[in-house]
Amino acid sequence: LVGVTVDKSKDFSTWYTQVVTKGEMLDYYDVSGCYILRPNSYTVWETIQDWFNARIKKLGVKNSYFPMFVSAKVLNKEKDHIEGFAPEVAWVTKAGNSQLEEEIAIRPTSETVMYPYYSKWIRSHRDFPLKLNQWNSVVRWEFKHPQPFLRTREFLWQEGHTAFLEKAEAEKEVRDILDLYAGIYEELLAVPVIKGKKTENEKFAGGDYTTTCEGFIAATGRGIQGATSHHLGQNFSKMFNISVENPEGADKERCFAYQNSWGLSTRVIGVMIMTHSDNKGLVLPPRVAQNQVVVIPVGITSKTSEDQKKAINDGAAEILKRLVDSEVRAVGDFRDIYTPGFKFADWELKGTPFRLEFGPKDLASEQVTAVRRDNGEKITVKLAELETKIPEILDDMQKGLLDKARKDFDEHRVFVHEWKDFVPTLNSKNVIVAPWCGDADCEDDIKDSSAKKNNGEDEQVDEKAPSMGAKSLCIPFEQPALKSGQKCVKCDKDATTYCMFGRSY
Ligand SMILES: O=C1CCCN[C@@H]1CCCn1cnc2cc(F)c(Cl)cc2c1=O
Ligand SMILES: [Mg+2]
Repeated sequence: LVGVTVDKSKDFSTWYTQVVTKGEMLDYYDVSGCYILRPNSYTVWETIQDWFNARIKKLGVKNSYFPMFVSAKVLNKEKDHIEGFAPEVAWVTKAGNSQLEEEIAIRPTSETVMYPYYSKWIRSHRDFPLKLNQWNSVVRWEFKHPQPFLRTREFLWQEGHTAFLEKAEAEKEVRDILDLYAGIYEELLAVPVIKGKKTENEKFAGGDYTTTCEGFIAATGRGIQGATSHHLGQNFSKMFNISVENPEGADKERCFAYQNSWGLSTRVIGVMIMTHSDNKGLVLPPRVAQNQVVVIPVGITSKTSEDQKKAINDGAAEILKRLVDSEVRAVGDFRDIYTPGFKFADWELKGTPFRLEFGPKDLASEQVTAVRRDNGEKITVKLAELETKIPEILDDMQKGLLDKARKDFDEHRVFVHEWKDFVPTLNSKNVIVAPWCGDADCEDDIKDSSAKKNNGEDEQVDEKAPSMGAKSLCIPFEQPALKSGQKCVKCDKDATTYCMFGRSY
């Protein structure tokens, strides 16, 4: 068994590739930028789906499915915001060996697919609110270096699209969904996020404003956008005529819908892996681990009597059965062709949160030794307490992972008030919270001035020599009050808000 052969802190991109493949999360595919999601990662996605579905249904959202193909006519309906994206649209140009009359795009997102039908289905104000979600995949033919989970040409996501009569109702939902996204990160993936609003430069151009959950990859000191919830205003309803007669009277102006759209993708799995995994391989939070516990008989040698060997194997099998019966996702590793040491490394590589070692002394003391994957802590559990203790230590690990990741994020989210400190702080693997004037040109200046003049290479694959500058990541909803007269970190205008800046994915 060859495990991870590089150090996370020395060669992050190679480390990441090894962790995702040897951890059986994903495999590479012969179409560049496309990957195979194996059960170890697909289980994570299914857990997210179950958790999110239960909660959006309580918000009145219904799941649906729309075609993946968009005709050129329909896709270009919304030219202004498309033109920036046109290079990444994938097109079907022929079937068999005959050219198609009209080329058909593969959906990169579904606004133009769905909204003509929103217009058709919403005839009166009683048809509001319309709240549909899709679990699907989208294709964006990006040219930057692909990265498993983080930047792939096809990815799974959910895209929610809602339409309301009242703006206030729409705006409330934007935040309700953002809170659910933060819940997915913090409750399931044990990843802390900062919630905030994107600047005008960074928001979705087709909408009014974008709210976001921003994550942080401590190993590279880079921010990462983890999920977005947009308020679209009436931009799309005017373009697609999603309107109704004014409920106050036909003589009044027609009412155009206020809309939201919100999305979270399998990128979240990459963020989780990068946050928790280590040089022994994958580390999975118990809430999303396919196998939470692996039971391994130990201490059986050539000198062990047949009776003793049977007693240990039977004891381990009994532990396994009791855990499965109490809803713990447990497996046993009774393969007699491998040594315990081999098995330990194998299950560590696959990120299993706990291994339970059951050997002669455990048998004698009616106990089992639990070894925690993230910090190696050994915990003795009396067999009599199995059903209560094991769920407890799983919860402890889940909480411990979040606390550690939050501590890392908090320590590397540094307040900077003077420009002389900005780039040195950034280059120490930090993101920065700084007073900002709110001016887009100044934002561009901050990005340009914090870029290291790269050696002409194309997009840096490895983070060792970050050439890119600091983008604005979000304007945090939670932030301290500005000192009166506080100047912008970059220019000498008065600051209007704190903004989080950082190199990012
Ligand atoms: O982010 C979300 C949440 C879920 C629903 N959609 C929005 C906006 C998506 C922006 N966006 C993002 N990427 C795109 C790529 C494209 F090729 C084209 Cl044609 C359009 C877009 C595009 O509009
Ligand atoms: Mg993009």
